[in-house]
Amino acid sequence: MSKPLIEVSGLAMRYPTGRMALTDTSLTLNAGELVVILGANGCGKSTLLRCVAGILQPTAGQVHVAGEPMTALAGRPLAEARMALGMVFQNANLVKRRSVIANVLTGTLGRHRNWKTALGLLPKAERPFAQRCLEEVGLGSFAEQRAGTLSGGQAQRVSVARALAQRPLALLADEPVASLDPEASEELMGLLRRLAHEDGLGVLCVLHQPDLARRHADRILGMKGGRVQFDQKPADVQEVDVSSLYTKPAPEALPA
Ligand SMILES: Nc1ncnc2c1ncn2[C@@H]1O[C@H](COP(=O)(O)OP(=O)(O)OP(=O)(O)O)[C@@H](O)[C@H]1O
Repeated sequence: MSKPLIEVSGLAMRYPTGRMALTDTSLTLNAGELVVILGANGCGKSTLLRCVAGILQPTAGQVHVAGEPMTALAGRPLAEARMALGMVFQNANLVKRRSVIANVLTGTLGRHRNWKTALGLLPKAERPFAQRCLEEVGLGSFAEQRAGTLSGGQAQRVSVARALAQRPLALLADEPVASLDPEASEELMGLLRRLAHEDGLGVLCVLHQPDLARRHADRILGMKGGRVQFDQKPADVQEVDVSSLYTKPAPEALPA
């Protein structure tokens, strides 16, 4: 079997406030796989994603992305390694007054550092590729439309197209359906699953909807109190495993 795309081992994260957000967390993500992270508010899901993305430097442990030791990199090499990871957030964060295609083109900027992009000019040569990214998310005919006119579901799909314009190996999605209705949520999760299964991307996605996780994930990772509680195929995850993630631990069991 080939090496995992993302390997996280023994990750710990203590914020300057003293809050221990992650304790000895390990996981793997393979190319072509959609893994969903479930867990209650404050259990460390976003911290984990931000450590994987190289946005936060963990207190201990390692993150490898396509063999690159992210946690050992800094400056330009870290910025370049981070291009392998496309981020999708709770909100699409599009520039509303610009066209949809201009928003997608901003995803290519990291690959074009020159005086033109420093002045805010978008790389025109990337337009056909940006159009393909839009088609990939089913919005090819929306290229010239102003981003502010899109529905929430469409805007979120454009944010996926923007992440794809980075040419990433993996997508990290932090509650990407939080502001979407059930139909748009289903559609977005279907899109992420297709990008994994058909295009070979690795997708690591935080959700608060166990039912969506069961329908779309290849594996579900349950987190509680900054630790991974289980890492299993949806069919092997019992209802009691899921509900245990949302019951409060006794105060003495919480890390300091
Ligand atoms: N910048 C920060 N400084 C200090 N503590 C933080 C910071 N960010 C998060 N925390 C704390 O770390 C713990 C984990 O937070 P995190 O945001 O990773 O949880 P989460 O599982 O993503 O929560 P949610 O589901 O509410 O988004 C929480 O106790 C939180 O208060």
